[in-house]
Amino acid sequence: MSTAITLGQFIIEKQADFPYAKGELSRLLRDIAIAAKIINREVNKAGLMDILGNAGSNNIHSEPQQKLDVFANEQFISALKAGGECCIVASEENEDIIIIDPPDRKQGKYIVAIDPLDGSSNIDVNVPVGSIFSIIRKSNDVDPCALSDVLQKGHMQVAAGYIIYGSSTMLVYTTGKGVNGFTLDPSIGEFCLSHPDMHIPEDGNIYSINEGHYVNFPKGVKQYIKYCQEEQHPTRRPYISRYIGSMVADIHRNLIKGGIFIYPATASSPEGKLRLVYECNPIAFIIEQAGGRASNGHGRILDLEVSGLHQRTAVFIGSINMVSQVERFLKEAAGLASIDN
Ligand SMILES: O=P(O)(O)OC[C@H]1O[C@](O)(COP(=O)(O)O)[C@@H](O)[C@@H]1O
Ligand SMILES: [Mg+2]
Ligand SMILES: [Mg+2]
Repeated sequence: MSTAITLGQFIIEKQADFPYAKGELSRLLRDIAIAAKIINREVNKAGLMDILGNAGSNNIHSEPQQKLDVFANEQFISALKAGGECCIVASEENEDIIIIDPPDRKQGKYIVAIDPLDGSSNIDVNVPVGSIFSIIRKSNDVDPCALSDVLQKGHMQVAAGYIIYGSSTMLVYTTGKGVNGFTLDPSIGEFCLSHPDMHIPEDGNIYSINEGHYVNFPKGVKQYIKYCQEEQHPTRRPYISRYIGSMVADIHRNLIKGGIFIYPATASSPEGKLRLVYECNPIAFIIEQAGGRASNGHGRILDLEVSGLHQRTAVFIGSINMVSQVERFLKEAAGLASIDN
């Protein structure tokens, strides 16, 4: 029986860090954890349930929706509706925002953007998948909720996190005061503090990129991969290529061991593949809070203008020295600088 601090206890304890807090954000994080536990229950026995495979529908990205994508989306939306602290849900699985305006009580003041199930291509093959969430505050208390409330820059986030459904299930989150990880203890059904004050090493030797797209990569990215494969570096040798294909799982590994996760713009996806509002901004907030760097190759992800709910961006996220180095390769390739390794 675990005696660790539970997520609920930790959230209440940390509320003291926010003098004006009235508990709304704490309750919102609780609602997200409830949805995560229900999704975890289904993921854990997915093979036994009729929850594997295609849902027979496509999402806004013309990607086939997996049954678990739909199930996870429904769990988050209903938990956020029931909790009442959220006024808008923006989801990867819904083309438009969902406005929550309960008839019987005051509308919530937070916006939650979610990737309900991350790593969908790995669901049926029992490889770790995740969920990602980003929380921002409504831009003002006067105007009715609108899409513009969602399209705020990443540095406006008040909290962000992910859940990884792997050999154990963990919830990792930040409220802008460091990053903490909680492991779900099935015997008590609680997330318990297992990874306090997480920090990503400044340097690492793991690079995560889908090299299957190599021919379509920008020149600077190709040069960086070549560097990792060939160039002799006193401290980082050898580099290890690791790619799970679930962003949450690749990021989680690198957060603990050090490393860089790259999903660049390619000839086939000139904007990149991963979505800014509910994948890259929340992950960038976590990694920066853990001492890492999150870039689109030319600048900070969290400072990017947000013009669309499903906007995509190139991402270079991880150990600060590794991300700075690949940025130099990109600058060099664009003839803007010389590599002074
Ligand atoms: O198969 P690819 O092109 O490498 O893409 C894998 C990437 O796509 C994703 O699966 C996209 O996320 P979703 O599964 O939420 O759509 C990421 O988790 C992952 O990093
Ligand atoms: Mg995703
Ligand atoms: Mg998804």
